[in-house]
Amino acid sequence: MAATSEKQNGSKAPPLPSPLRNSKFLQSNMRILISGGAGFIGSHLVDKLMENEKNEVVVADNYFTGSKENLKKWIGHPRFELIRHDVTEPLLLEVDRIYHLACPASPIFYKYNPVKTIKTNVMGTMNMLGLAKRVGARILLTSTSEVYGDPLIHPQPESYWGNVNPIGVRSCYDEGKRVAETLMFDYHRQHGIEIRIARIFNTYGPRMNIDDGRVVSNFIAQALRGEALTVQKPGTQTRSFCYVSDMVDGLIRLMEGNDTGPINIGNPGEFTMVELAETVKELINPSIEIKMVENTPDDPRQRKPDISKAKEVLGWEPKVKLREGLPLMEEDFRLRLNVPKN
Ligand SMILES: NC(=O)c1ccc[n+]([C@@H]2O[C@H](COP(=O)([O-])OP(=O)(O)OC[C@H]3O[C@@H](n4cnc5c(N)ncnc54)[C@H](O)[C@@H]3O)[C@@H](O)[C@H]2O)c1
Ligand SMILES: O=c1ccn([C@@H]2O[C@H](COP(=O)(O)OP(=O)(O)O[C@H]3OC[C@@H](O)[C@H](O)[C@H]3O)[C@@H](O)[C@H]2O)c(=O)[nH]1
Repeated sequence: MAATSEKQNGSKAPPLPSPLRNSKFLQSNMRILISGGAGFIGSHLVDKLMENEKNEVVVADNYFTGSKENLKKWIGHPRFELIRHDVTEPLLLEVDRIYHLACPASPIFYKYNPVKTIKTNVMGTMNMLGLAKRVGARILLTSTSEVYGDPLIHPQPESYWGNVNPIGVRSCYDEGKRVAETLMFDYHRQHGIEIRIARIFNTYGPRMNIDDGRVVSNFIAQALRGEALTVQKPGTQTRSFCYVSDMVDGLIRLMEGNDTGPINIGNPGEFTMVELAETVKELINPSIEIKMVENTPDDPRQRKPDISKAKEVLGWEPKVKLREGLPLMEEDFRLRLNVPKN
């Protein structure tokens, strides 16, 4: 699946924005919708976009895994609006850009209600694409490394079609995101919509839900609470961890660039879960134990992004190393768990 731009694959030019767009009565700010903007990555994206005084930001979120707490500094700001909305229902707003992030990211949460997860990925993405078509907005989808499933090619390039179980307990998310990507490209080819697709790899940082079950948040919360770090078997499985500020930078570059993607956005620094646990133990609490616990079905055994396309097309690569990012997340969790540094 080569990356394409609007001109290369012969698709129709995207529809022109409403003629009222540049009317002298309307301010020429960029109007940006972020679905799922009350979540971990979304709230950091809001922070970054709001730094630009030419941006107006609207967040639509159903607060399934996100929280108004993540956006409290922007509520009431004249260039910011927050609406409670479930993307499985249509939404009509005059916007110029849509960052479509609405989907639970933690495996525990996306497996909690699998039918809702796939509805969010399929119907939610259709509703966001329908909005983009109606108002001539450019739309970015936060897809995932999970579209590669349990990859047989390592590291994973965007041209790899993946190794995904269509009927497993993770399929609501893995296949849901694959269908979302399909819908993005079909709206692009059929209706000329301007699309951007980011394949996000494991991302961590402040504002992750403390008990959302993901490995970095679990290990840091366990270390601060003096609990054993729960390494899920075999412990030799690998992940690559990208700090949230690098992720946000990559998403904005992709949205404002000229390539549809898909483009991997992630940090190629690859670690086993045992190595991650040992690093958290060393950095946060050397006295804690590390214990092996059972894993869940279909857990990918390895994951590492090939980011050569992000470097070449976006001029992007991650800056924050794991050992630099973990202390920043520790500081956030200490505050929220009220565990002062001794
Ligand atoms: N964090 C990661 O490691 C990671 C990795 C790959 C992909 N992603 C993708 O990035 C996006 C953001 O992930 P995150 O880590 O911030 O997760 P998150 O769970 O913190 O944020 C998701 C947000 O979407 C909202 N949401 C969920 N379902 C919704 C619905 N039906 N209607 C409206 N809002 C809804 C949630 O309330 C939450 O605010 C997701 O699309 C996720 O699949 C994240
Ligand atoms: O307490 C834990 C939690 C998890 N793990 C292991 O850590 C690895 C990562 O698990 P996580 O739940 O953090 O995240 P996953 O890699 O499964 O999915 C993650 O990356 C892909 C994204 O699309 C998902 O949104 C994101 O959550 C798995 O191998 C898991 O078995 C532990 O060893 N201990």
